[in-house]
Amino acid sequence: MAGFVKEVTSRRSALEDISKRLLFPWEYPVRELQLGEAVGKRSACEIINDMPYPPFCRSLRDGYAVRHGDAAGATPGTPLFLTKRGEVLMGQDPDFGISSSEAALIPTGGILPEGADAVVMLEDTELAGGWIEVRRGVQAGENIIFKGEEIPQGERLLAAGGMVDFQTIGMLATAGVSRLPVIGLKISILSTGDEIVPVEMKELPPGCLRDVNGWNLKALLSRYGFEAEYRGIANDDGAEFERRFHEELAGCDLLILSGGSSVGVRDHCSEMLASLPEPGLLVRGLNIVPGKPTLIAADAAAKKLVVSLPGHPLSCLTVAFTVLLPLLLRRIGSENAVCGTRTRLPLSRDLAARTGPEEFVPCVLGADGSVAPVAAKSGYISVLAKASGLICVPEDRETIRAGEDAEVWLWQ
Ligand SMILES: Nc1nc2c(c(=O)[nH]1)N[C@H]1C(S)=C(S)[C@@H](COP(=O)(O)OP(=O)(O)OC[C@H]3O[C@@H](n4cnc5c(N)ncnc54)[C@H](O)[C@@H]3O)O[C@H]1N2
Ligand code: MOO
Repeated sequence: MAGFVKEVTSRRSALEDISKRLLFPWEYPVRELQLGEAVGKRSACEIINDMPYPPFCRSLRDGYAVRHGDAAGATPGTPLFLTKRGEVLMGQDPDFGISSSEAALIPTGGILPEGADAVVMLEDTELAGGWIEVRRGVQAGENIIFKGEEIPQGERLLAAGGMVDFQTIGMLATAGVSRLPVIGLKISILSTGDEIVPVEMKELPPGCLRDVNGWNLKALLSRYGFEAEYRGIANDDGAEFERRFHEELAGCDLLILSGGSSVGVRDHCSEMLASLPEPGLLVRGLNIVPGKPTLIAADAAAKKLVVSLPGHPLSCLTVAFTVLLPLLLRRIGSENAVCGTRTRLPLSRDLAARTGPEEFVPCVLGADGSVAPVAAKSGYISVLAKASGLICVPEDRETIRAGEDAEVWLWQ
């Protein structure tokens, strides 16, 4: 039988020791997807820009392409006069160049003619007889982007494990990446507990609650680029749980359980995890609050991981964010083993803490850049909807006073 957790491991050393012991990174299955389907997923390979961006020197304004020296010092009171050399048409390579004292009409996005190095905006010019009157001087490079200026050829657009999202997909599109391999790890989520019922159940039987953790975990993983399958709820019956555990593990690379990890006749998780082949159970309790009854196990030969999270929803989500995701990022060999942003921000009110465990406290980011800890119990659920992230209070810290900087792990 499981029993209370007595020996606990620090979160940091658990992550490091497991990564070393299991010789992370491990290979992962790969799925080839269309660019649009890859949104919110992680690239399985490094993506290199194979052509300079932009591919030609282009104008950022409607105006006249000029040599900047020819327009130097022009003002409305002391305009300069240039001759019109020609007109650049959108999507066409100009078949002429600009010589001294010449200008060419150019649309926003047009290819800059040879010899020109700046664009005077249309509103800073006037047609005066056969001349173009320039009423404002320009610097070299003004209102244009040079060929390869932003993304040189050969530059890395995305690291292996990097996310395809609103920040990166534009680069991939411009580089013509219409399909790409994404990390296709099979992740299954199984909630446990006889008192946990499916979301579809309208009338709750006494003592029962609808499954929260399964959905929280699925959404959290998806937010950070990992697709996970919600596999429902396993009941606490020993033999049936054992059957279900092995069935689920056979079908995935990472099995995430929640509930049933602390103590009691129904707490079969630690027994199941300990029964795995080499190395089996690696962590049986973490020195974090909330989240102490966390179990981590692996079957190295089969390259399978099992993480059993505490049942209380806030504890479950906290460990998923602070331990499970960093572990997963190490498993895939991501350069950045952090989800969201870790920073230091001043507290807007005192945060009572005790030395010993590492504590994670939900917090709300204020408009003034400070954070306020939110009082929450490990069984709370709605606090997540308000929180911007978690304050991390290290093992050796006691109460942090208002105005003092605290370590904050923001979701974003
Ligand atoms: N006497 C002690 N009691 C407890 C200890 C302890 O050291 N001594 N540890 C506490 C801590 S800390 C936690 S966290 C919980 C974790 O227990 P389990 O991981 O075994 O989880 P359960 O007992 O199955 O569930 C705890 C709680 O959460 C509810 N739950 C479980 N799964 C879900 C779900 N999918 N969705 C929504 N809610 C869920 C469950 O009904 C329980 O109320 O143990 C403390 N107890
Ligand atoms: O870990 Mo329990 O998660 O402290 O509530």
